[in-house]
Amino acid sequence: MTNTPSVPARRDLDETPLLVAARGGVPEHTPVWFMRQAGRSLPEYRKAREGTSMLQACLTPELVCEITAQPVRRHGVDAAILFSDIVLPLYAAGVGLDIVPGTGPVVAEPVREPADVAALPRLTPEQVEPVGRAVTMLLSELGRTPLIGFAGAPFTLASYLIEGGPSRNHERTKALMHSDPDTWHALLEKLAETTLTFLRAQLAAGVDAVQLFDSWAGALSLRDYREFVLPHSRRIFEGVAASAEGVPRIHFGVGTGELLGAMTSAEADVVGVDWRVPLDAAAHRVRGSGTREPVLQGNLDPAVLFAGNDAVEREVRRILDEGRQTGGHIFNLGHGVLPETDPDVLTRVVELVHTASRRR
Ligand SMILES: Cc1c2[nH]c(c1CCC(=O)O)Cc1[nH]c(c(CCC(=O)O)c1C)Cc1[nH]c(c(CCC(=O)O)c1C)Cc1[nH]c(c(C)c1CCC(=O)O)C2
Repeated sequence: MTNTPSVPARRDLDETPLLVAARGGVPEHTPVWFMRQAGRSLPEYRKAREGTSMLQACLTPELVCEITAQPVRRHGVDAAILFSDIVLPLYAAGVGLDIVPGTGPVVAEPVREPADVAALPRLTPEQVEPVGRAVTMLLSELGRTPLIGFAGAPFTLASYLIEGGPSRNHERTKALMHSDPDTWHALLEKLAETTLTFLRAQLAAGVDAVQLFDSWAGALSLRDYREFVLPHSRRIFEGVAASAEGVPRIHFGVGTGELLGAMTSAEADVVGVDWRVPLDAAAHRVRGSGTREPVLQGNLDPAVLFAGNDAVEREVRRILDEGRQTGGHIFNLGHGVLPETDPDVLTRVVELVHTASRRR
């Protein structure tokens, strides 16, 4: 990457545990970060967010910078994850939606007909310019802690758009997929383009890795995933590699035990695993699906953080042991931090992962 004013020189963080592990190397200790580490489990987050709506906060660079840095300062995690939301690019592109506390994203006019798909706006880079500014600020704020950028995958975004909000069964989404495949693929193509525009804005500003959240992909059969979703997610990973060679790409979903091989074949370097599949078993499932042995990320059950020190320590050690039997391990939860989690428990998990895995 050239060193022009609009494109900052990428900090040389190649030796940091997160980037070493993500590239399949042997880090000085197993890196650890937590999905949803920036958020409601932290009192300093609740204070910073007072009086600002979630989506407005995501477009306020100073606030994004502060909230992203909070868990790094408090827990000493090995990576920051950009404070944003998977629906932000849709909102920035002009889709009528809000994030309702306690519910999640709610869409004013769900997308259900071919005409709705045709009318769906595409994101332009200018519309997420505040996110790029936040990333630029973060690079100096974070020093030698890598910054993970992210976006929602087309299937999970499509589910919110079609259902109009969070859904247990994704029935309207699956109905469109099976009854009108042309409209389905047109929608996913458009969403893939928006996702790629959002990720490219973060990459151009200097994020060190990216994670694609296909949180609800586990609702699909392997057959449907391969036919209706995988080509679109693969296009995103290919697009990321073309824009930012060597930037590690992480692919994550919940309940994806049956899909791990397919999700690896989307050209992910790292695959997130939830708590349902032990990491050593997951390693067997992904073997041979990628160009090299995939690195796994996970997979402490976020509910175990409520079970007391002894149980937490036992589970962390078990996961580190299972992680040694994989192509590489980045410690994380199996899904996001729950809002009621005691932040001190998270800090202890970071300390334990570091001391129990230190190699030099
Ligand atoms: C499905 C999904 C969403 N958003 C996201 C996903 C994928 C991850 C996952 O599977 O959980 C991704 C996300 N959302 C948020 C982050 C920030 C970075 C981090 O991980 O710390 C990330 C990575 C902040 C947020 N995103 C949201 C909050 C809470 C809003 C608030 O604090 O007012 C935060 C901190 C809101 C949100 N946004 C979404 C939901 C379901 C909710 C929760 C709604 C609620 O229960 O109030 C959609």
